[in-house]
Amino acid sequence: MPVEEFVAGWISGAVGLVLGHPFDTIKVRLQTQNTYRGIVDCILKTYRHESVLGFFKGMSFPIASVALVNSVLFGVYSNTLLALTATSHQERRAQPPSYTNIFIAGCTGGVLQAYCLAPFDLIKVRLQNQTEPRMKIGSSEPRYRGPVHCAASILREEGPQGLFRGSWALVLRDTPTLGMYFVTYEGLCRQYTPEGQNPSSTTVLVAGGFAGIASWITATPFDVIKSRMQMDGLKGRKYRGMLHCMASSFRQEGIRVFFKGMTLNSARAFPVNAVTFLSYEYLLSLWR
Ligand SMILES: C[N+](C)(C)CCCC[C@H](N)C(=O)O
Repeated sequence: MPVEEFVAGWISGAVGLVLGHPFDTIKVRLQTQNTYRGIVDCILKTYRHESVLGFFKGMSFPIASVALVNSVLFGVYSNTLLALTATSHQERRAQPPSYTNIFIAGCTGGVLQAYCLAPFDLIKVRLQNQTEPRMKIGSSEPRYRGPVHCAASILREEGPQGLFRGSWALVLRDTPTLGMYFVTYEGLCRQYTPEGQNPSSTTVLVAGGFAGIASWITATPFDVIKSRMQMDGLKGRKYRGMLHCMASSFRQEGIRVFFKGMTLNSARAFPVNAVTFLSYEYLLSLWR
């Protein structure tokens, strides 16, 4: 089984992650806390109250986990395509796989990565939602001291299944949308590349950026539900399950609730996925 795709997926994921984390923190706060008037208000409050560090809360853990998650996504995607079409990464420009096969391979990568991502993502969301400023004498102590303390507290207070809270919503968020992610990427690359040639760096950047936007726009409704389910359980349980969470969010806040964080998801998606695909393709071309 070719392993290069796993390694390339890991490194490219890490580069993208750091770049996108501040957007991600603001998004998570807007989705789950009702105290902000909008994006700018949330940025200003976070900065005033917690300084630049506030935007990078909960990042160390995703950095560690992106190794696993992005390499599962790209590795499984590429190896599923290999199984479906009997073409390796190197041969795919000359013999392009069909969009159906690309979609199936993307969905397969999506399901598996969602399961690996679930506990890491939960811890990230819980830490991002702690608004206490760090290292200020006299300010109240945040509930979780860091990722390890957060994981241990959840295990103790909510049991092992607590770490997988929201994972159904996460699987629903990621499966079809990651199929679409690779279809958009390949489609745009093919459109702008003469037959048989490799896409230029600019094409890869633009195709990766738009693949990210397309997949995040469609993923946002389940992203909101996922984040809310993950925060549930912190102070007792408000939702009986995913459907209850959807229904009660809708009843209280209207249809708009499902689009919370969409602007930020899209703004973050372009640079993150542009560099993810560029470094992925670059690394694979090095090892060819
Ligand atoms: C499927 N969905 C859009 C939810 C996620 C796409 C993940 C791609 C990349 N790791 C990123 O964080 O943007």
